[in-house]
Amino acid sequence: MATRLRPSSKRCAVIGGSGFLGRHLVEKLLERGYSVSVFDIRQSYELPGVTFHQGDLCDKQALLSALQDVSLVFHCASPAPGSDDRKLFERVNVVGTQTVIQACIEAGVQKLVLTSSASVVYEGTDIKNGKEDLPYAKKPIDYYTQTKIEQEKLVLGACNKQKGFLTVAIRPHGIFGPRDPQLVPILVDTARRGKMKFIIGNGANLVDFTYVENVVHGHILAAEHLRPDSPICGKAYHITNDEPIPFWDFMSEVLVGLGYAAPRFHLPYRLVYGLALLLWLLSVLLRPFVAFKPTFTPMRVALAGTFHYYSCQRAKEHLGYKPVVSLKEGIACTVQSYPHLKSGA
Ligand SMILES: NC(=O)C1=CN([C@@H]2O[C@H](COP(=O)(O)OP(=O)(O)OC[C@H]3O[C@@H](n4cnc5c(N)ncnc54)[C@H](OP(=O)(O)O)[C@@H]3O)[C@@H](O)[C@H]2O)C=CC1
Ligand SMILES: CC(C)CCC[C@@H](C)[C@H]1CC[C@H]2C3=C(CC[C@]12C)[C@@]1(C)CCC(=O)C[C@@H]1CC3
Repeated sequence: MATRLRPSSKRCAVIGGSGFLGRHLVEKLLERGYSVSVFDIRQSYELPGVTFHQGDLCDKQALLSALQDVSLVFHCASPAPGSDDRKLFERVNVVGTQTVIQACIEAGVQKLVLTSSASVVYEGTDIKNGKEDLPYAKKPIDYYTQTKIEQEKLVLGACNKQKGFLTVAIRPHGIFGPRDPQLVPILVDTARRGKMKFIIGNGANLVDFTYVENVVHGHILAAEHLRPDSPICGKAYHITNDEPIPFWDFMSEVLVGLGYAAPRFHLPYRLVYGLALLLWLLSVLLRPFVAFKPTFTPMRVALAGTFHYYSCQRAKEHLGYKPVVSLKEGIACTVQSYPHLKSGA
């Protein structure tokens, strides 16, 4: 009988490696001497040292061919959070994650690092310095959050030291940086349409935004600390910049950096939330006749008007985590990376 070779610990796979976070992770892994297989539904770039496998993560056979001789898997694929396609979220985040776990076990993968989200505990009301032991949201604010919760439970529940399959989840919050397809582009689009004049609420609500390189750093630390004797097996870790900032100060810094005016006029939170809810209901009712997507969804209004920042203490203690890029540096690099989004460009 042929003996299966123990996969090299420097050979890894990044599921979702064509995406924003995934590609930054791939680049750092290469720098650190890993060879990388990317598995994604699309191929968005080419890099020496990277083998691309294009496929859907619900397809176990396609996954198995990408996981050959791989000892470490990062799973950071997900549909975009802005979508409201419940079936898509369930298929990719829940069924797809079950398939990833089965494929990892069958392929002899030893470690699985999941990109979860700090929002798994967020219900639309204030969270101040939230720790990982907060209960999962009982009423998740959207299908994205609901399926991220199920996904995290599946991955952490699959950790099995006896069988040599170790898992850990990283919970970042508000990732930003070069090539981010959502935060800065949505912000600029809203500003260009003249809709970024108002601050929702009193503007004092602190929020975590996390520079993408810090998120990558947290993932690699988790992978390298994941051993049978380590306390991190089967646990979740908040990874943020550890510098909570008023939501509207962060938005204003990015806007001003790109040459747009900062929002100045205050609107009461409850009023805007009520209007957003009404608009959302209208968009659902009118969907068969007209398609319109409101900019200020109830989810965005809640994120813009409440406190949601998290403690990274557990990651500091167990992983030796410390952000490698400050918020100020992160914002400067991000602004610089979007010349085409500057005012007047
Ligand atoms: N951005 C943020 O602020 C935060 C993100 N996260 C988590 O981080 C992870 C990465 O997010 P981010 O980089 O922003 O997202 P991206 O959308 O940029 O990257 C996700 C990648 O996964 C791919 N993908 C989607 N469905 C499938 C599928 N069925 N099979 C294979 N690949 C698929 C996407 O392809 P396509 O683009 O074609 O859909 C995309 O290339 C996600 O798990 C997200 O939940 C957590 C906290 C905050
Ligand atoms: C129009 C403006 C009021 C807001 C523009 C910026 C928003 C697009 C972003 C501000 C906070 C961001 C955020 C996420 C997506 C983009 C924002 C809403 C997530 C929902 C992404 C996925 C997660 O896991 C949690 C994030 C929280 C913060």
